[in-house]
Amino acid sequence: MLLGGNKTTRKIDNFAINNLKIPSIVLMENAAISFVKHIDENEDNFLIICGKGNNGGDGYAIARQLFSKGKNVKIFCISNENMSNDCMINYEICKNMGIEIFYKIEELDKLFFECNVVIEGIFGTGLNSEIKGIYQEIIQKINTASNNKKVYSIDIPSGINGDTGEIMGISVKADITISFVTYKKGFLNSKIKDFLGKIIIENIGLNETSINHLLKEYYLTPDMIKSFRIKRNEDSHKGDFGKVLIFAGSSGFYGAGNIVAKSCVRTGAGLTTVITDKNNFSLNVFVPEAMSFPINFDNINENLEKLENEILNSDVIAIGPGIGKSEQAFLIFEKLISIKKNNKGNTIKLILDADALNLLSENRKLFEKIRNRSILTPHLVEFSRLTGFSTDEINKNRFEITKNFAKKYEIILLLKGKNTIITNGEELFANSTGNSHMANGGMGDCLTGIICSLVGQKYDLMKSAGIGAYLHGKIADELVKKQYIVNASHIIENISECILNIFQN
Ligand SMILES: NC(=O)C1=CN([C@@H]2O[C@H](COP(=O)(O)OP(=O)(O)OC[C@H]3O[C@@H](n4cnc5c(N)ncnc54)[C@H](O)[C@@H]3O)[C@@H](O)[C@H]2O)[C@@H](O)CC1
Ligand SMILES: Nc1ncnc2c1ncn2[C@@H]1O[C@H](COP(=O)(O)OP(=O)(O)O)[C@@H](O)[C@H]1O
Ligand SMILES: [K+]
Repeated sequence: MLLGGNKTTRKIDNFAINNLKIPSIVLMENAAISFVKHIDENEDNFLIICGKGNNGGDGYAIARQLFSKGKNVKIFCISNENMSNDCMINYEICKNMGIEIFYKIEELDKLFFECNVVIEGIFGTGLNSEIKGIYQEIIQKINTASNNKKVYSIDIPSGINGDTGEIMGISVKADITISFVTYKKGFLNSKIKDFLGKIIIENIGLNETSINHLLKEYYLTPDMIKSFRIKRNEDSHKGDFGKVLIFAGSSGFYGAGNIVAKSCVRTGAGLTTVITDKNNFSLNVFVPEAMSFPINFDNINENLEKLENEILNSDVIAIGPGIGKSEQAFLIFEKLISIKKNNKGNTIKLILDADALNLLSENRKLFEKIRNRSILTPHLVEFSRLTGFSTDEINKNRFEITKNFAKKYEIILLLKGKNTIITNGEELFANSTGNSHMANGGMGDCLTGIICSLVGQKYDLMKSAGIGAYLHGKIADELVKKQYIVNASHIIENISECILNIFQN
């Protein structure tokens, strides 16, 4: 699903009107028809509150649509001065059709009392400053009345900034928000969850393929993930699903390596090998399907030549969880990223997480070696170390900072957290799955394992990161329906079933 904001709405509008030659009034009509589809047939007694822009225009068009179905409809017009053209056209038709229109704020309380459903079209993507005066008063009244009425917002609850989700002084608290064409970036702001209610994204008569060249940002949906699927060939063998080399875990943190390896195996990689201390036997018990490449941490040099062969045999290498920042860890990390092509002549892909990112932050010349073949999966603090921006700065400007970083270093950046962001600097995915019940140690290791496995199975880097983040969060979302806490082990045991559900449903 396309992800957009205030500017992109105007861009799409302009393209539809100027290039596709769809008159703007037709777009408004389509929006109104799509909106009305979501209103329960049994509802009657509507109060529609309209501003003077196109959001208000949508409101008048919706009023007409409901009126023509024989519903009891009243309109509150906030202002009929300086209306947008299409708003004026629909306002005039409503008047001509004999729909009752009220103008005085003193009448509002009575109007609320008489209606069952409030539909508000005060501001949409055109809101451009703090709400004051009569607008503030009306929104306050809607929120007071909303205790026993169903409130629908057109496009965006009036008062929410479509780009940032900021509340511009005050906002309508909607039960249902029916938004057009794009999932608004502002909806990702978790602080306004209670203002949005249920979110529905509707079409206004534009086929996604005719407008998707205009924007390259997406909110991940099950349909998108399904469309990424690469079908498994009946004749395929384990060599077709990737040789994955993992460097994760060290004394005290072997669990991290085990989690990465098990997630990788369960996601379907052909062959998984873990570089681990020669004295670590836990891998074989925890993940019998994985192989180990034993390292003598007391004398790294003794292993480096053999390691080179292992690297040359790999399709993808995941590095980082639980490796620490010791000199030995650094030497192995440096070796693993030093060879670009494997012995089949293919580029060896890299997934860098946790300590690999910390090592990278402190040794920036290594960025040169990872260009055009890597996914970096930092959480907020790791990303702050990588960029030098504070966590607050990143939170305020996630889209721009992640895109700029990915573009500058020519990598895929996956910034973990609520609505994980994945970008290559041009295209961007915002994840729609995941929850706070999965915020516990080992979760990121599990994500790394899933993603490197998908890369091994020949999914491209953006899609691997997108499917991985979606799947990881989706499993947690399903599990919280029947348990309170979700750990990495729970995710691991449900990976395969969830992939089946997503790809085949
Ligand atoms: N492509 C699309 O997505 C379509 C969008 N449509 C609708 O068009 C809306 C955008 O319409 P507009 O651009 O006319 O904008 P809005 O209707 O959101 O609001 C703009 C009006 O409000 C005023 N205003 C802005 N901030 C204010 C404030 N703080 N206090 C008082 N007045 C303020 C402006 O001066 C202007 O008159 C969308 O939200 C959507 O509802 C539909 O008509 C169909 C097509
Ligand atoms: N509140 C949340 N909502 C959605 N996803 C979350 C939330 N908290 C954590 N996660 C997900 O859990 C994972 C945690 O990763 P990370 O912080 O690296 O954990 P660890 O280092 O302990 O393995 C990430 O994929 C993150 O997106
Ligand atoms: K609105």
